[in-house]
Amino acid sequence: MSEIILGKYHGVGNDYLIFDPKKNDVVLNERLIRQLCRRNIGVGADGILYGPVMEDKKIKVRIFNPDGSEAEKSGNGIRIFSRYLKDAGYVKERQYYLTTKAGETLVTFLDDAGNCMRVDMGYAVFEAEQIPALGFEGEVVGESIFFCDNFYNATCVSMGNPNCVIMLERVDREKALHLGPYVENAKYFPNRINMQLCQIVDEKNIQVEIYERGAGYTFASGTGACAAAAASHRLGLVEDAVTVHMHGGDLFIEFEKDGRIFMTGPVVYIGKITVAEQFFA
Ligand SMILES: N[C@@H](CCC[C@H](N)C(=O)O)C(=O)O
Repeated sequence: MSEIILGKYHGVGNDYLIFDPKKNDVVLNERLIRQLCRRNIGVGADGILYGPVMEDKKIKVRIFNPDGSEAEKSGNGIRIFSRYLKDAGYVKERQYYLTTKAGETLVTFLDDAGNCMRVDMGYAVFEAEQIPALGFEGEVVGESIFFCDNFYNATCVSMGNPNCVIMLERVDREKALHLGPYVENAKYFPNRINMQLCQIVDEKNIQVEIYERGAGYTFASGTGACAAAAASHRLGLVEDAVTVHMHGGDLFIEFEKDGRIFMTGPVVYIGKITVAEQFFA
């Protein structure tokens, strides 16, 4: 195996490695993903963005979790990969479409450097079948669901990927670490699920703690921020523009009249990493 060249970026503390197949002749498999994402004994990341992959003249990215599973969508991943495409000279336009497993997404760069982007995240879907969530009919909104030790007020949201938003009076990292593994792997969710603990601060602000499918506790999530804002909006608790505060920073979420969701947030370039050949020995 030869050395690997990676890019590393973060979006409000959600960090990703970029694996560009055009710059590497190594095959990215599940074992390698796990090795690279490991903190302390690997490079460390909340996931790997593999691309660009060109399909039918569309620019595609594949999103991998640190456990090697593949996700349909990632909000921070979309912004981060867009910044990479700009940095590497693949995209020069102010607006372009990026395809993930969940479909096409319109990305707008808000500055020349690609430090901040506004992303059309599509619509939140609450239908049990679309999450998928077993044992429920119709929409899963404000349901009392049993996890681990108690019943919780939960709303299930597909943002392209599955999310379960739990409304609490107060949220903190410890609660997310405690409840996360139970929710992620609960019997209701055959594809597992991402969890957001959500506290309403006021009609314009929510505080959210994240526990991601295949990744565990993360400092932030773009789809998670949209899901938490969408659940709060659907429950009538927030207005059409919401700042989602997370451990790693804030994302700004807007709802259009028809429910279409836009996410605005930053991306930071950390650097280029060369992984030594010996690392894989
Ligand atoms: N960090 C993400 C979500 C990444 C995928 C997620 N773990 C899943 O399996 O669906 C984001 O910013 O949206």
